[in-house]
Amino acid sequence: MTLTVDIQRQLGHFCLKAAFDAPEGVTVLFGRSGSGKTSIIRSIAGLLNPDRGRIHLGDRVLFDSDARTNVPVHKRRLGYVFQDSRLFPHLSVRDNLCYASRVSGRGSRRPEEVAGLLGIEHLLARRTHGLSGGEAQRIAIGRALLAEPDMLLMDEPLASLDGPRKAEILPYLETLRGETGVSILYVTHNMAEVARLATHIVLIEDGTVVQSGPPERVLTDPDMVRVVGIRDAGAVLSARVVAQPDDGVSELAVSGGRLFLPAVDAPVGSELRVRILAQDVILSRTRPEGLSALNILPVRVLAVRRGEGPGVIVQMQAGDDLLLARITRRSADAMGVAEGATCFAVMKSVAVSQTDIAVGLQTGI
Ligand SMILES: Nc1ncnc2c1ncn2[C@@H]1O[C@H](COP(=O)(O)OP(=O)(O)OP(=O)(O)O)[C@@H](O)[C@H]1O
Repeated sequence: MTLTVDIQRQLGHFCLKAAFDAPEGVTVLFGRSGSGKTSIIRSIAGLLNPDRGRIHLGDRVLFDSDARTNVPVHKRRLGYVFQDSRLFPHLSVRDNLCYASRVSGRGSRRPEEVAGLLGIEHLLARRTHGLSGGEAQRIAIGRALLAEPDMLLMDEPLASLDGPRKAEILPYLETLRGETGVSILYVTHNMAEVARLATHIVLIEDGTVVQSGPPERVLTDPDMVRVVGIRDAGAVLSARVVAQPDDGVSELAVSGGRLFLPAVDAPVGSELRVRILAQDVILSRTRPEGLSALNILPVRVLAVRRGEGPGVIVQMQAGDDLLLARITRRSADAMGVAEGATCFAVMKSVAVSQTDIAVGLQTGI
């Protein structure tokens, strides 16, 4: 079910003027702090009224200023997961889970089924006191899911969790995407989450949409590096595990060749998505030899973007995939790295951490 948004709202000096589609899958709204993500998601939820515009979910109109339609929050059939879990301390985990479906009168799923999906079956009889942040957040997600919403709105659901708790919960979100089929609109300014979860990205800057589309394309657009941030700029590649030898270095097939990454926790044949940061890629005009780096992909330069500083962003084609490299302007000039040049992209295996690898995605390889 596609969500279509075209809204305007003045908030003090801030002007929100956003239009985008969120197709089936996980659409991530990404933008810097203060870019307007929460205001957009609150408008969709019905918690903030746009001055004008339209919001449609499938063939249902949720808001239309011309037609004076404004469906109340509880009738929008949306699930909402906030930064904090907002569980009821006087209820058991099971009663917390069932709360939203009981109030909405919707939902035919059993709590055990959803609890199984989120790895919280063993907590059902417990009170919420003493739960870890990650457990509490999984319960909040389960509660929203049990009401069988047409779409889940998740506003930085991992922002209040520390690194290990984030790492614990991300695989469950991946399962959710794959197994429930529920569409998700996910707000974050964490690029690792975007790279792992997004099937569609909407980039927001100063209250407007500056780019949207599949992550493979949007994240490798050199003009979007300013929105994504130079440290987070990078590519997302579809890959398949082809060998798991004893030395702990997994071999992955990507469209442009082979990648060798440390101990990828997935069996041979698994479809993965791998994030490769622009700052971890170096370029060579000739195939390097006698180098410790294991990953060398032949590439063709598509674009070179110069910024204010000493660095340039190089966009490259590697097989069917796009890659980004961040190198100095001095190197680019000395090497003759320009549009059309053929090069080799070199990446250290250990530059890709486990949090940069998403499991269970359908890819075309
Ligand atoms: N009620 C309001 N009155 C005035 N300004 C507001 C109001 N609500 C939001 N704003 C302003 O609108 C801008 C966008 O805020 P919003 O919370 O939507 O951004 P965000 O991208 O979600 O930020 P963050 O990632 O920090 O949560 C901010 O500059 C904020 O100060």
